[in-house]
This record gives sequence, C-alpha cells and structure tokens, in this order.
Amino acid sequence: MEPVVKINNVSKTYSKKTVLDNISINIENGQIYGLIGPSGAGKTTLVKIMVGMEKADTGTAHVLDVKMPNLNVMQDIGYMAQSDALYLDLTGEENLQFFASLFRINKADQKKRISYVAELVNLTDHLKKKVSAYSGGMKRRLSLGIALIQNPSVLILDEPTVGIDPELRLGIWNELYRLRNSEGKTIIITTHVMDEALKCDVLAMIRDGKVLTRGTPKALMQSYNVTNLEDVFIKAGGNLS
Ligand SMILES: Nc1ncnc2c1ncn2[C@@H]1O[C@H](COP(=O)(O)OP(=O)(O)OP(=O)(O)O)[C@@H](O)[C@H]1O
Repeated sequence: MEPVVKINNVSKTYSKKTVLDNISINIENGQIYGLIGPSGAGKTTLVKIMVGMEKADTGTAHVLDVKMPNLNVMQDIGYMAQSDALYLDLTGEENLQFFASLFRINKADQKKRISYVAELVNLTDHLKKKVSAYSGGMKRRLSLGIALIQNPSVLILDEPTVGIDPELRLGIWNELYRLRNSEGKTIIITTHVMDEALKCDVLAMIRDGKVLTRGTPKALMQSYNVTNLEDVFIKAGGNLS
C-alpha cells in the first residue's frame, strides 16, 4: 500500500531564505505522525504544502496518491491552521454549517456531523453564541471541529492544542486515538510540546528545514540512548530554544 502522504525531496525558499531543504517523508495509513521542532523550523510550511496551500519550489507532495495542490482531494483532508480562520460575526453553529456546506454532505448528515463535532470539542452549549464572544481556547476547539466536519480520512493539525486546557487536551488526544483505532484515520500533527510528541506513533524532528531524525518515540530514545525526547533532539543536532 502506498503511503497516505508522500513528500519527496521538497525544498522551499522565501526571499532567499531556505525554509525547507530537500525533505522527504512518508506517512503510512492509520498513523499519528508528529512533526516536531522549534519555532521557525518549517513545520507549518511543510503542512501547507501537504494541504496544497503552498507549492514546493522543487520536489513533489502526494496525498492519497494525488499530486498536490489538488482541490478534489480536499474532501479527504481536514486541516486545522495555526491561526483560526473563523467568521467572528457568526455563531459557532453557523461557522460549522458554513464549512459543512463547502463539502459534499447532505442536509441530514450535516446536522449529525455538527452535533458530533460540537460534542467532541466540548462546544455543544456554546453553539448559539457569536464566535466574537468565544475565548481563545474555544476558537481553537471550533477550528478543530471544522477540520473534522466532512469526516476526512486524513487530518492535518497545526499545533491543535495550543491554548487548550490540560483536561480538554487529554480529551482531544483520546479522540485522536479513537479516530485512528476505530476509523483508521491518518493524523499529522505539528507540535513543540514534547509530551505530545511522545503520544505520536512516528516522529520527524525538524530544524532549519531539515529532518534531523525520525522514528517511533521509543526507537528514537533507544537509538540515542536517552530517556526523553528533548535529549534525542539535542543529540540529533537540534536546539529547542
Ligand atoms: N509566506 C512567507 N513569506 C516569507 N517567509 C515565510 C513565509 N512563511 C514562513 N516564512 C518563514 O519560514 C520559516 C519557517 O516558518 P514556519 O511557519 O514553516 O515554521 P514553524 O516550524 O511552523 O514555526 P512555528 O512553530 O513558530 O509556527 C520562518 O523563518 C518564517 O519566517
């Protein structure tokens, strides 16, 4: 079976600054794949290339065997950006309805999906409020709900739990595990939080647009002979500051 996401020798430069330097990554079906690295490492640029919002200067990105960018495959990709793209003057429910209407979901299923994702991100009681009255954490939760609205097979989440309290963070991780285990979804997540990196099946540690090292958290710690991921990062040549 082909990998769900295949990044092949991708490079990207913004005004002479190399942001991605010949990166290759394969992400298999049903994995939670973590992209971890310090601020500015290139994680967001990489996921934007996966989603088709940015184009690689050289190299190729395939998702579900389709060369990106490609609009047709967006039905199968749920994307949560780092900054929330929400309609502040609409309610949470109206935002969910709007994004649901962009996809092929019939009316009855739309209602079910909206209730399901609202429950999942703990916003059921706040659906009738305008998003302008939401806290930062509530906006993040709504953005996560929107990423899931069309029931995509691939979820790409850029720092999804920033600003979310520990209890709900745990709830979201439990749901990500359930989506992987019961529904076979492939989940790609960027983070710079090491305890979240530990929860991923496979990690790629990124710095200065390069993959420093990759593998399961356990294999990485074993091969660098250390007991935590910070030390893997440091030994692999990184610097988390
Ligand atoms: N559109 C753009 N134009 C110019 N430079 C950009 C653009 N987008 C990103 N960059 C630069 O590319 C580098 C990598 O940014 P990117 O957002 O991919 O990093 P990141 O690892 O996601 O960081 P963070 O964790 O802070 O989001 C940074 O130096 C950033 O300033």
